[in-house]
Amino acid sequence: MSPSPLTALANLVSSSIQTLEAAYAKEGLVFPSLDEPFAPSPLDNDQVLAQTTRVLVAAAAQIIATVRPPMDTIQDYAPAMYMSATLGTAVDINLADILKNSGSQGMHIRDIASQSGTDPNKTGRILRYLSSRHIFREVTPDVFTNNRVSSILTRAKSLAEIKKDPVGSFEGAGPAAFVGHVADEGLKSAAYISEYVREQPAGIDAPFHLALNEKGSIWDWYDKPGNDLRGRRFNSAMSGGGDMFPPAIFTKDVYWKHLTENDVVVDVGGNVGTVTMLLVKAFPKPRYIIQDIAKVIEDGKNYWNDKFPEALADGRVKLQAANFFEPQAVKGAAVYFMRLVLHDWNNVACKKILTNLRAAALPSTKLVLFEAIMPHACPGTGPYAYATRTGKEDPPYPLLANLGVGGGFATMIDMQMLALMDGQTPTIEEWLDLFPTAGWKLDELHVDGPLAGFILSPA
Ligand SMILES: C[S@@+](CC[C@H](N)C(=O)[O-])C[C@H]1O[C@@H](n2cnc3c(N)ncnc32)[C@H](O)[C@@H]1O
Repeated sequence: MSPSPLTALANLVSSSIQTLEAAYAKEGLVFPSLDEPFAPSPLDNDQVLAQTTRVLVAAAAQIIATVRPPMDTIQDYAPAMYMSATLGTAVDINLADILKNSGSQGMHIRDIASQSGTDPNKTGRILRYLSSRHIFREVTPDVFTNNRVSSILTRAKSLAEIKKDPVGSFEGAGPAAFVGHVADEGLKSAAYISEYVREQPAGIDAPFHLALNEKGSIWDWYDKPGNDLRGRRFNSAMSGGGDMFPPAIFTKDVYWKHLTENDVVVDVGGNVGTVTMLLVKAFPKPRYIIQDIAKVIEDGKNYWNDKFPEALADGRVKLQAANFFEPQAVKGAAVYFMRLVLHDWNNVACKKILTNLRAAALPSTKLVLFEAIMPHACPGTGPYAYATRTGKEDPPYPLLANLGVGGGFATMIDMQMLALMDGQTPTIEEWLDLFPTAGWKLDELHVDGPLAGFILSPA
C-alpha cells in the first residue's frame, strides 16, 4: 500500500535530512546551526545538495499547509507585509550591523536602540517578530543577537562608515540591499497590485506608478534627485543577487568558447557588469561592452576600478551609456546577451528591445538570454516540459511540480516585476511565442537551476 501524502512528505523530510547530514559528515563538518552566524562552507555551491534542500523545504512547507488549520495559514500569509516591513526596518536601522560583534551573549534592546537612535520598545518588538520567524535570536528576555539568517544582513562596511555614508553603505552587501529594495519600493508598490489588476487604469504602466504617483519608469525614478540611495542600493542588490547564481551557469562553453579576439560581446542592460566580469576572466579573448543607463554606467566604472581595473585599462572591457529602446549603437556584435533584463518589461517593451537587437545583428550574431522560466505548479507538457523542472527529474510524490516555496524564486520575482514595472517571468510557452515576433529563433535551451540560457539566432 502506498503511503499517505503526509507520510510520504515526512519520509522526504527524513531522507533529505539524512542526505544533508551525511554529506557534511563526509567533509568532517556538522550541519550549520541556526543559532550561529553564517559561515561559508565548501558545500554551499553543491547543486545536488541544493536540490535536496529545495525538496526538503517543499516537503516541510507542504506538511505545514496540510496539517495547519486553514485559517492559521491565512493568518500567517495575509499579513506577510509585516515580514517585509520589519526586515526593511532592521536593515534601515542597521540591526544586524549593531549585533555583529554581540556574540552568543547578545545585546540588550536599550543598548541596541541607543546605537540605532530608535525607541527600545519598538526596536525590541521588531526583533522579537523576526526572532519568532528564525531571523535574529532572542537569547534572554529583551537581549538579541544575530543568527545564521540575520547575520547575512550585515554590511561589508563598519557601523561608523554606514552612518557616515548611508548612500554608499550597500556596496558589497547584496542581501541587505535586496531587503532594502523589496521592503521600500517593492512593498509600497505591492499594496497597489489589486487596484492595478482590477481597474487596469489607462496610462498607468504598473502598480509602482499608482503607489508613488510616478509617470516614468522605475529607472527614471532612481535617477531623480534624492533617490541616490535607492538607485545605488538597487545596483548592489542586483550584483549581490547575481552572486547568488552559480557562476557556471553563465560561463558554460556553449555560449562563448568559439569567440576570438575579433569578436565583440555586448552585455545589454548589464548594470555594473557582474556577468561580464565572470566572462572576461573565463574567456579573455573577445572584447566586452557593458551597456546601461548613464548613471549606472558611472557606478559601473567604480565597480571595475575597484575589482578589475586592468580590464578597463587594456580596453578589453568598455562601459557605455545606452538606451535599449533606441537603435543599438554596436552593430554586428558576435553576441548580444542579457541577464534578467526582459523580465523587467511587458511583452510590448520586450518586443521592442529584441527588435532593436535584431536590427543590429548579422546573420552570424547570437543572442544569449539568461532568464528564469516560470514553472507551472503542475507538470508541464510539450517538448520543453523539462525546462520547467527545478531539478533533473520531476519532484517526488506528492510535491508540487514547481516545488512550491522550495522553488519559489521564480514566482517571487514574477510578483516583484508585476509590482514595479508590469514585467513578468514568462512560462516556456510565453517565451517561445515572444521570440519570433522580434525576428529571433531559438537554437538551444540550457536549463541550469533557477535560470535558463537561451541561444537565439536571426530568423
Ligand atoms: C534587472 S537589472 C539586470 C542587470 C544585469 N543584467 C544583471 O543581471 O546584473 C536591469 C538593468 O536594465 C537597466 N536598464 C533599464 N532601462 C534601461 C534602458 N532603457 N536602457 C538600458 N538599460 C536599462 C537597469 O539600469 C538595470 O541595470
